[in-house]
Amino acid sequence: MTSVTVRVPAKVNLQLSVGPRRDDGYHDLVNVFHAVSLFDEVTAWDAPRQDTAGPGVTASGEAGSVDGSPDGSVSVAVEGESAARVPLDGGNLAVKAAVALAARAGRRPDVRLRIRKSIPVAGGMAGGSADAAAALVACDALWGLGSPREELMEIAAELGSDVPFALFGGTAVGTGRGEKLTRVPVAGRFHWVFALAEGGLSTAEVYGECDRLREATGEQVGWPSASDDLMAALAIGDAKALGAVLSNDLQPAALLLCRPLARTLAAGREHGALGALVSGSGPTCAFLAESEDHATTLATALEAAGVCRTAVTASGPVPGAEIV
Ligand SMILES: C[C@](O)(CO)[C@H](O)COP(=O)(O)OP(=O)(O)OC[C@H]1O[C@@H](n2ccc(N)nc2=O)[C@H](O)[C@@H]1O
Ligand SMILES: Nc1ncnc2c1ncn2[C@@H]1O[C@H](COP(=O)(O)OP(=O)(O)OP(=O)(O)O)[C@@H](O)[C@H]1O
Repeated sequence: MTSVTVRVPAKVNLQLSVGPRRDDGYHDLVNVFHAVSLFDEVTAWDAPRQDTAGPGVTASGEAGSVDGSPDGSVSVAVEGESAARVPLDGGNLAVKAAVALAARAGRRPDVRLRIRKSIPVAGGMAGGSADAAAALVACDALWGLGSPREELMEIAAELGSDVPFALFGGTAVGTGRGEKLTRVPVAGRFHWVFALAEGGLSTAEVYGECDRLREATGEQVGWPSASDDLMAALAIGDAKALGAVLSNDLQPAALLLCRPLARTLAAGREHGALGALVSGSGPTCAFLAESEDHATTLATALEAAGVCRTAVTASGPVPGAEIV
């Protein structure tokens, strides 16, 4: 095999309940992930060592090369949505994934990666995590490793809390840091609009702001649990009931760090969204629509209201990272 392409979805969090801060700096969560049809695509090519010195596999010219380990190297090129804001060095999560998989397999991480982005960068939709998951699947196939799923999930969890879900897909409850996943049964399909913002928000900063707010208000933080009403709405495919119970504990912090988002959420509600919330750590706002047609109308209305950079429609649940 000389190249493998993997398509990987974005996520929205239907319930993000944040428990107390742990000693390791992370928070225990009840994180109901939902994969939606907004996809990045990662292609991995065979790259013998002498071929990896020169990057530049895209027309956009946005490419970089990095020594993945003392005895191998990875090059990466990125194109599409906000590609200029994606690192082209060892900080790229897809590069980290290739290096981690090669180390686990005891081989050189010689590979050329190309990432086609549609998922907003630093948007709270786990775009970097998605690229890491896609790179794991692509390199595993390219190198003929046939790693068991559990092993890819383990490497994924080391790369980031959201990475395992990008492999898993569908709808799932994540506990621990969000990496321990249990599938949730869902009937039918839900239609969404995502309002993309101008800039991004740092996930660590949003968690930090959440801690600060809780401290300032003296809020008692309990142990989170999955909402029965949410599970019931998903099981019967009831969009109206789902819209009423969407929740995100990080939302107040994201709204403080990015004040215009309050107007974006209000505009979505005014135009009949069944539910409106900040996606994960933001700043993307997610709106649940009544139907595919309603999603299209809502996206147009949000753009016309000037409350976002752009609005895209998508539906879920969809599968996790898969070879195309
Ligand atoms: C907000 C979410 O996207 C919701 O799915 C995730 O919880 C964030 O997942 P992620 O971006 O993969 O996060 P990681 O790369 O693991 O961690 C980035 C930073 O977010 C904070 N973090 C993340 C996950 C978690 N359960 N508790 C945390 O406090 C920590 O400050 C951490 O240093
Ligand atoms: N392949 C990648 N795509 C996007 N960003 C990447 C990638 N690799 C590393 N990054 C870095 O990670 C940061 C966060 O990017 P990402 O798009 O994953 O944020 P996010 O969607 O808010 O994450 P999450 O929802 O998991 O908290 C970016 O600002 C960028 O510097």
